[in-house]
Amino acid sequence: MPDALITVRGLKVALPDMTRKPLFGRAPMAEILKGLDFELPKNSITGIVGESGSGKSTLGRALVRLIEPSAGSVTFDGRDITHLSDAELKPLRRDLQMIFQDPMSSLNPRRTIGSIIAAPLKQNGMGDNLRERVAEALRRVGLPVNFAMRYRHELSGGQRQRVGIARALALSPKFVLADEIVSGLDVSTQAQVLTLLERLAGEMGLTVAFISHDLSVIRRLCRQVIVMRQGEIVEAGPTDELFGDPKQAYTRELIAAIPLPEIDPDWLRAKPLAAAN
Ligand SMILES: Nc1ncnc2c1ncn2[C@@H]1O[C@H](COP(=O)(O)OP(=O)(O)OP(=O)(O)O)[C@@H](O)[C@H]1O
Repeated sequence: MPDALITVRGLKVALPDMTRKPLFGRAPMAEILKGLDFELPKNSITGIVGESGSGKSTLGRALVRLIEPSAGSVTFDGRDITHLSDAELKPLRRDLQMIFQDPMSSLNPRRTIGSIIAAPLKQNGMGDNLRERVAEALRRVGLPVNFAMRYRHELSGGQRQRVGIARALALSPKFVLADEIVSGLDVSTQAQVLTLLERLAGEMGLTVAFISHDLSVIRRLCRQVIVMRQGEIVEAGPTDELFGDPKQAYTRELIAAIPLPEIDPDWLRAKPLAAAN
């Protein structure tokens, strides 16, 4: 097994079930994740796939410790982070970054793109040479440096998602959670954003958890795949094996039901960069 950046053992997450909250008193807890075991190997992209409500986003949030697991453990780079306090997590935040699904809602409309990218740098003690660091972050994602002066509404959807990537990668993290980052973008823009993520992940040696409902994208982009259903892992393994010889009926059904690709077919046919090297 390749060296793991993140190791998950017996991971459970329980959240208050608001649909069953009594008029008075607390809502009962609902178990969303029911004991997951897996590893995320260093310097690789792992796809997390499953039907809506299967727990993908909850898992992602537990990996970056935005929610605290109710049982089991999450080990990041050799350190057990399962129950660290906010203060203990603070120095690790830089290494655990996220790219959000909808940059429209995650980019503050009243701040310039430059100040949005600068904010986490300042919070993480990287406030020196700020102008140069922001320029470098923009260049890295293929945006002109003068975009630092612009505002969210002046950018296209693809440009906004590039800013989301620039912001997450400005801190040179070790781990990036990418949760449905291209849904909502048009077909050719999706391919451009994924090509960029793939290239930067390779260049920067990132470990990425890539959540998507689109199996054709996962197959093309990810080295290994985790298939989830109802808060459990149905099947996990190297992408080639999982698609070539799925062991579980549910995985076979998912693969058989892959709809026509929602993405640029040229991108799907292109060789993954990792394999091309
Ligand atoms: N804060 C919460 N409190 C209670 N239940 C929640 C909470 N967040 C999510 N859930 C429930 O947990 C289950 C898993 O949700 P989650 O968003 O992780 O799934 P998902 O696979 O990411 O779905 P989608 O693909 O639709 O985003 C769902 O049944 C959802 O209703």
